[in-house]
Amino acid sequence: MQKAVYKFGGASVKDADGFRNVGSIIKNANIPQLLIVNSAIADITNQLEKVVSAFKNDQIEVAQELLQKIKIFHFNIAQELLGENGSSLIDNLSNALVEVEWILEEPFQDSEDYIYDQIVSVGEILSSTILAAYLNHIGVNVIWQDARNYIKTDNNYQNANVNWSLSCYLIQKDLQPLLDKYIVVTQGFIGSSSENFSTTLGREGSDYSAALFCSAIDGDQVTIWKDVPGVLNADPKWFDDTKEIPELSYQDAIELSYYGATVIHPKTIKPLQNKGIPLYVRSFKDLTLPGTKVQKDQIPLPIPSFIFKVNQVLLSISPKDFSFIIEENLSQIFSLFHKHQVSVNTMLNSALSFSVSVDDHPTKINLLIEDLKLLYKVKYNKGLELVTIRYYDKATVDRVTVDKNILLEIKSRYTCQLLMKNNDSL
Ligand SMILES: Nc1ncnc2c1ncn2[C@@H]1O[C@H](COP(=O)(O)OP(=O)(O)O)[C@@H](O)[C@H]1O
Ligand SMILES: N[C@@H](CC(=O)OP(=O)(O)O)C(=O)O
Repeated sequence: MQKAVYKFGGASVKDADGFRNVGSIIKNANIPQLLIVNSAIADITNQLEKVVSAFKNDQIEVAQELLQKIKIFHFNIAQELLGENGSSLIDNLSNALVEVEWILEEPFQDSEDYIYDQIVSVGEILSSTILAAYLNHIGVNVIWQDARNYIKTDNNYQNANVNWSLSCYLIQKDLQPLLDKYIVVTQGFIGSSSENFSTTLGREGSDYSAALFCSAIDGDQVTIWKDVPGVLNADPKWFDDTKEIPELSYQDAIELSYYGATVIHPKTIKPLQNKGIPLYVRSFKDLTLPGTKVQKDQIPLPIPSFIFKVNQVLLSISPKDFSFIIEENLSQIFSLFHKHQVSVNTMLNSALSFSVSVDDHPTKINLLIEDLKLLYKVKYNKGLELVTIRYYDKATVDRVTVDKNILLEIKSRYTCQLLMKNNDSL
């Protein structure tokens, strides 16, 4: 019997019409066993992050006002979708928010990461509660399930690691049987620790959750429904002239998402690849489009694909005494990156210096630089762009480097990375 996981992210449920569209996709899916993984409504995770940051900065009233706005926003969508039949949905949404309201009444005394997860995880609960109620309203036989009862993690809050064997066991034991009777609606991005505190899997982690659920139920496919026709050879937010990629190997999908193609979360592919489950990336806006199929064949990408990251910082780190950079230095440098949770985008080593480019999170980067400066000379250059080209050719490199000054260039057989600054800003 065919089993599928459909993942609907924030963009697909950005307003009441979005929920209606998703409702119609699910109602017409005609798949005997269907599990829905839903993310928070577009931008709600960012809004909840602002609640956390106001709370942390002792601006309790600001935090409460922001939360109130989030509440009203969800109530309005519920009202628009269910009208007079929406009172129990409104009660459920209120109940989901009570715990956050309680947190805001206490002093900010636990670790920020812990508080973050307790507050931010509510976005997925609210959205999926609306989706399940709406599906029920339009006659779909649906059951809502709390992903925190299934996705068990360690307590590495904000970026929790999934305890796969336990999660798999719980999904197979308690969730899988429900699929015989219902379409199950659950959440992406969230899980819970062994003490049952909410955890999150890292921003944009719902695609990954969908892959985990599908692997556990031995599903036949995961479809992630996006606002683009499928995977394109570049982010259409940056480029007009993009081309669709009908088929993609797991390996290329991992490479593209790892380098920053945000259409698929980088952790999504591995669980699917392990079981040979295909991933479809399809448009929730136009169901006639075939989208992209990610599968095991080694089909090389038909065209060069490129990924842009702006707001990059290049750090050049060298020993204070002009000695060579040796393995001991590298291990010390990497442990400082690890301590400050700064991920490396590109790196290049020479005899006297080690150059690294990273995303510019000012607070983290400043603390990292302070720590590095205790041991090394550190120079840095901000406001850079990183372009990664998979299956690069000269024409594509020329095209992306017009009017740019290249500060760092790294090439392997299939991938070229260029760290650049606008000529006029040098
Ligand atoms: N190579 C790419 N192909 C298609 N979309 C891309 C690519 N790289 C980045 N994107 C971006 O991914 C977005 C869709 O993913 P995302 O925002 O994660 O959706 P959701 O949050 O709803 O799951 C697109 O709007 C597009 O801007
Ligand atoms: N809501 C979370 C998780 C997520 O994956 O969302 P989306 O599916 O909309 O990218 C976030 O914004 O990070």
